[in-house]
Amino acid sequence: MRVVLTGGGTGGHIYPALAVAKEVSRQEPQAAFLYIGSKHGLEAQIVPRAGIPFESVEIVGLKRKLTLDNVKTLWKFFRAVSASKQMLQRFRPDVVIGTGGYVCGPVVYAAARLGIPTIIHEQNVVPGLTNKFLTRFVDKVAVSFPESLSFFPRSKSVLTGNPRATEVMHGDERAGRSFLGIGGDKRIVLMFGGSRGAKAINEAVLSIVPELEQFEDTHFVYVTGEVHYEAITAALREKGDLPRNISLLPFVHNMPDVLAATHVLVSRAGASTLAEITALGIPAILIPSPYVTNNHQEKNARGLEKEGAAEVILERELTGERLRQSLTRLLSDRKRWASMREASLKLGMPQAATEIYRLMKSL
Ligand SMILES: CC(=O)N[C@H]1[C@@H](OP(=O)(O)OP(=O)(O)OC[C@H]2O[C@@H](n3ccc(=O)[nH]c3=O)[C@H](O)[C@@H]2O)O[C@H](CO)[C@@H](O)[C@@H]1O
Repeated sequence: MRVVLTGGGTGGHIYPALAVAKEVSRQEPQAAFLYIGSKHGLEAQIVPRAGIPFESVEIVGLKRKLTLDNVKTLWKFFRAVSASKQMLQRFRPDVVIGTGGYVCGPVVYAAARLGIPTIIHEQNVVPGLTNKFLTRFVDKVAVSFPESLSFFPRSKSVLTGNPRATEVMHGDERAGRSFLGIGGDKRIVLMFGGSRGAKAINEAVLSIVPELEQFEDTHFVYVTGEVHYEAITAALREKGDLPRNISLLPFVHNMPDVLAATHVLVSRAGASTLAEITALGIPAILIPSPYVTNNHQEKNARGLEKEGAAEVILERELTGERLRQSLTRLLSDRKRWASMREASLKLGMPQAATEIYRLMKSL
């Protein structure tokens, strides 16, 4: 199978596309891939690292209101469509799959115009702008939640789940611990603010760093996000030595292994992250980003909370103290942890990537 993948901006759109590529390679070792993204998105770094050929198109996001800027955007859109057509005609894919983010727009649209089978994958309960626009042109829409089915035509939509759920099932706990340099007897709490890091979470964690030393049997992996790393390192330096049970990292590139070793997660509520932790049954403290379309992260997070798989702290209520209390409750009550784990596993869809592979084959 020859596959063009597209999707980008943030990790939540890129990693699902790469997870599809991994599954297709598992099923068909001879499969060939091309990823078309934007030079300015995280995909420009993440995709070449994954060993997949990467080409870029120039694109900017559509605004919700019509302005003069949008006329320029439209012009850029059609220029990107024509660049995409050339790439597609050169690569000759059997199928094109888009996983959201602005860059999908011209690539998937161009593929549909050329008569190439197309799929889009929606990670969130509420569809993003680009996927909404693309719906009428594509052959199939793969969704992650049953509630999303109502947003798309019934003849096109299929409930598959998020392919990252499948990918993390292949993570290796021992590899994760050895990468982090943490012995087998310590519980691991992983803390990160989505793929780009989150200032509010960083500030809350920063304010309780000295107190985290009290959790003697626990190691905290504090991932700041690339852009925040220097500032956090400097702020921590002022506080003195970092407690020995904390590791500080700008980004984790082998998340499946690290998640396999994780006991509790503290993070934003991006849809891919939630698909990963429910596949593995990791109890979580979620702080949804309030800066996303239709407040969709809170909707994602409340879904887990309702089933007892996570605790939600809204950003406006977040303080270091509140986070410390939640951590203490979760780390000291094994029964509560176990019941959250069970609830989380019930929500997981670890077959997602295989379902998407089947859908690709059917086209
Ligand atoms: C601010 C914003 O627009 N957020 C959106 C974005 O979030 P974001 O990109 O943060 O998305 P997710 O939480 O869904 O996914 C993050 C992905 O990055 C990975 N990861 C994260 C940190 C790290 O150090 N290493 C690493 O590999 C995670 O394991 C996960 O696979 O896309 C999601 C999926 O459409 C949406 O639900 C989010 O609302």
